[in-house]
Amino acid sequence: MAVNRYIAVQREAVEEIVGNRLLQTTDFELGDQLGEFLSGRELDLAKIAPRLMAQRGASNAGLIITCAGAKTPAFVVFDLEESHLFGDSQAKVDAVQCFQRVLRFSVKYWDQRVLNPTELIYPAYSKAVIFPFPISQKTGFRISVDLNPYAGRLQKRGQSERYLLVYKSGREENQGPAETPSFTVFRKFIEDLAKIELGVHVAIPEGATIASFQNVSIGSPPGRLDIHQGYDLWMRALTSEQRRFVESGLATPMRIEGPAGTGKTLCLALKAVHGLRTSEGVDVENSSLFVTHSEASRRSIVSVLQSMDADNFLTALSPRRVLKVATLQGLCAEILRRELSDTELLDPDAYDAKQIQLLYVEDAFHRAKDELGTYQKFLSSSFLSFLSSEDEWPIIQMLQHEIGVVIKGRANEQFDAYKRVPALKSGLPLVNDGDKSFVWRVYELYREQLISGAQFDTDDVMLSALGQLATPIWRRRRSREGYDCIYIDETHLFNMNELSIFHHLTKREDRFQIAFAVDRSQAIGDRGWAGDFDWETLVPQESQRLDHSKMKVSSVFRCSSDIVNLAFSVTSSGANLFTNFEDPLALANSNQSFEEERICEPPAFVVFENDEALVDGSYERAERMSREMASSRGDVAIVAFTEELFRALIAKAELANKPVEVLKERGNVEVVRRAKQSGRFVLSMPDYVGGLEFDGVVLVGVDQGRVPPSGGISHESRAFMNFTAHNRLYVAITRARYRVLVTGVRARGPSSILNTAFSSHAIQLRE
Ligand SMILES: Nc1ncnc2c1ncn2[C@@H]1O[C@H](COP(=O)(O)OP(=O)(O)OP(=O)(O)O)[C@@H](O)[C@H]1O
Repeated sequence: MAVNRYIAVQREAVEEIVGNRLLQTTDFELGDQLGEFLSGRELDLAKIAPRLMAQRGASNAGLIITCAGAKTPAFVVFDLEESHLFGDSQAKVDAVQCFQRVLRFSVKYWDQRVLNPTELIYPAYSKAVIFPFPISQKTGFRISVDLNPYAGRLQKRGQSERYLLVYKSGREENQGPAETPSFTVFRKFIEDLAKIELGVHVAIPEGATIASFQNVSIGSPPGRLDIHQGYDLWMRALTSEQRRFVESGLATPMRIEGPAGTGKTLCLALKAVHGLRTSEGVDVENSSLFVTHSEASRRSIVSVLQSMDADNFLTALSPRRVLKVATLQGLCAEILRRELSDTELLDPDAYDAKQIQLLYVEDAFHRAKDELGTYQKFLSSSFLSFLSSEDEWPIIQMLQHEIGVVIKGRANEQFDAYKRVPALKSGLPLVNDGDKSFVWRVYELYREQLISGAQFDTDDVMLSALGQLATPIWRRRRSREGYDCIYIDETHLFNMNELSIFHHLTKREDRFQIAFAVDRSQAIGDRGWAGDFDWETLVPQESQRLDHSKMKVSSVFRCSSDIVNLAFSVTSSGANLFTNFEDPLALANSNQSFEEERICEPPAFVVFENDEALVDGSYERAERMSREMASSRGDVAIVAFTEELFRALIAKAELANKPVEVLKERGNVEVVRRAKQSGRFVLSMPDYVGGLEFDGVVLVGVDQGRVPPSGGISHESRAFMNFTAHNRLYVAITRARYRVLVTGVRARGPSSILNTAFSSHAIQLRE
């Protein structure tokens, strides 16, 4: 095996490589082979990218990669000896990343396009520095490029400014751009190039069609694909990690875990279809269940599955292989053999229901306070002082969280169990049983309101269904009516009551054929998970838990690398503050294509003089954003961070006839579809945009005193508000593909949650 001292890539070949989605990372098989090729393995390059050809230079010092039919004499030359790139010490995944980042930079430089903040040019020295890795990985690793190497000599031959020379890489700045690189290896390349004929045509090898697969993508630029694609197309587009998850058999529980936008929902849907198709192939029965958190996401998953050609399973064309998509509530209502109308149910995913719940909690709290005399002597002094000195609003929100997450979610609405559950770290400051008794009283009064209003919240339904599932009747029906495979999307949004239903629903009692997707940081507020989410509730049998397989996905398809960086700075600052806050983005990277990169802009924070200007300005910026990206208004979401701003934005829309669709229910794709069709912005709040994606988002009112709200005065309520604010900001930021614009009021200044983002330049102030 000859050792390469250089690798040179012709300009058209550069374009071919940056444009091919399957060569962007080693997550794809072809990208993996590219990594092997770079590290010196003898591979037929044409099998990786059919129009390319690698020729060994006459001096035997390196490889010259050219493109069929292309005569342009411009090259990027990697001096492998000086730069130490692609050597034994560099992992394949990093090698491909460095290679692609340098090539992307080169195209932009040649075309004089706008550069990223991670690409710096020093015109005085004719040098450039590229930081190939996301700041989330904090490596400080840089690659130095000479933009006009060996200039004196080449100028005489009329060849200057044709070549870019990659001469150095590392963490140290050393002499910076002033350094003069060695041209020893580069000269070899110049000699070799003189002996090569450019513009030769090559025959495209058989079976190479997959490399040009990007052309199949419909509507969207290569890189990310809209989730609505056929099954066969998706199976060719998956990364190796994703494919492994989709194709492996579901004998024991399987979890897919990763940050927002990594394709978890996609993989889960494909896995369901894959399982059914496999059963069809061998003619065995397969009744599968796909569970979503809300009715809105149920409808969206059905449409995704329809595009994956799963209609015959969805409509039970063959009763032997059926795919049912349901919400857990719908399923429980079926188990209870009872229809529940919308008015009876307090949907946790809907704005109006949340408001009603808050009102009920507020009223319950007032009434409980009237009885405080009875409780007072049992309360801890710290809780008593918290109740008497803290503002009412934070207390009510914390009570609502405590009732939902702890009393209902973890303690099955039983006081004894509630006493045993440890207090949330970022929750009400409960010290002793007396404190809990008071909260319990609030909960009882809250329940009374529900009963008198003839309303259920979802936990009532779950608990009754659980009662039914534990009976001998269900145990007998189970083998007939249960499911062979269960797929659960957004598992982090289910509470303990809900999670404990699933294991009753499998056909077999001894095998949990359950696949589920998790991103813990998208669950709003502290859920009291110690280390992991309620994994033991989902799969109570220890042997099954031990057997389960876990797949981590880290290539973010949805968001640009700048947006991944910004989201990272938010989760990492949360992880520093709260021990139980997960930082899912630590190793994530963006897999956005070169074409998409052109639409992106680094995230910015824009300030306005007052709230009125903020509302007007946010609309104006959203308008500008959609125009600049050439996206429909429906691809831009305006997300208000407080109720007041939400109402003010709605009022403005009504008054000034602004084109908006208001989204008040989590993940409702129909609203988004309507917005796209009628050219209106989607106006919403962070709690309702989860599960959706947009080209750009404008986050309104992310400033001091609002995110987190300054209402609380005590340490405890500040921690609670802060935790929730981190989750919300993370969810809202990761909805955007290309652009994130954050707005606030000048006198308040940006939210402190963005401090890390500002100091690491993940976001910039813009006028
Ligand atoms: N291998 C891939 N190639 C191209 N696009 C992909 C790939 N995997 C996922 N995508 C696209 O990335 C986007 C995000 O996918 P998806 O919604 O499944 O992510 P998610 O992890 O469930 O996100 P969230 O946690 O925010 O709900 C979708 O538009 C999807 O079509």
